[in-house]
Amino acid sequence: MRFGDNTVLERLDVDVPPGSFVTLLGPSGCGKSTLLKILGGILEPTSGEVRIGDLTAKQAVARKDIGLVLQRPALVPWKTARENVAMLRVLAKKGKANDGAADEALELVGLAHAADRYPHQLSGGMAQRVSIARALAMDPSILLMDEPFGALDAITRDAMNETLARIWAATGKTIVFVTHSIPEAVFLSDTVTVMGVRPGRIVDRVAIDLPRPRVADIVDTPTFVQYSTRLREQLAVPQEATV
Ligand SMILES: Nc1ncnc2c1ncn2[C@@H]1O[C@H](COP(=O)(O)OP(=O)(O)OP(=O)(O)O)[C@@H](O)[C@H]1O
Repeated sequence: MRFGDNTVLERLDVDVPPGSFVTLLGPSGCGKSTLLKILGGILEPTSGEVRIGDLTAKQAVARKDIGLVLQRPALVPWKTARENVAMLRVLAKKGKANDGAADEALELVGLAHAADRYPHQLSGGMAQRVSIARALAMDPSILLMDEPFGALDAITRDAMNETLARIWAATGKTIVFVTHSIPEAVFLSDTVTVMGVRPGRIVDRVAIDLPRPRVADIVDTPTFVQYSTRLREQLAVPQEATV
């Protein structure tokens, strides 16, 4: 992928099996968000292609089969949590405002009790849960998440990771998740795709063979620490020296 003369991603091949949880982990500027935008059909790659089953990314987007969750939840301030979740479904003609799907999605993210609250009455973690519910209510088969918990404090972030792992197990969605955080990547993933910079490319793929369901104290287990150490070493290698 090039922006003018700047080659941002090069010789990159990512395979995301249906129903898997794949993380893109890498330093700032390695092209994680650019890759996610390409997967989500927002950016057209200058070469190469994305296939989602039998569809191109653009076709999958047209069928509303890709959900996107960004770092900032971007909720409509004058709508309640329920209305924010229902809104996209209604706009996409995937359902009616009061068909219960918004409440179901809010229940899944643990926010059934806050459905009538407005965004200013929600904490940062709650607002991000609403934005995840909004994406889930569209019932996409793939969820693309770009550092969704990057702006949250460490305690809320751990809780959000547990919630997301539970949602993933309950829904069977395919999730591609961008993060800078090694523990977050190990905790959530089936596979961590490690990226390097200049140009952005894949330097390692690490299958995370830890039992599920995973709960917060798994971070203290020897296997978790081994995975974290391997990833930290990968990220510390001068990226120009790796292929
Ligand atoms: N629309 C654009 N036009 C020109 N250059 C861009 C554009 N979008 C991204 N870039 C460049 O592509 C490179 C990768 O950016 P990208 O945001 O994908 O990285 P990232 O790994 O997600 O970084 P971060 O972790 O800091 O969000 C950067 O050098 C950035 O300046």
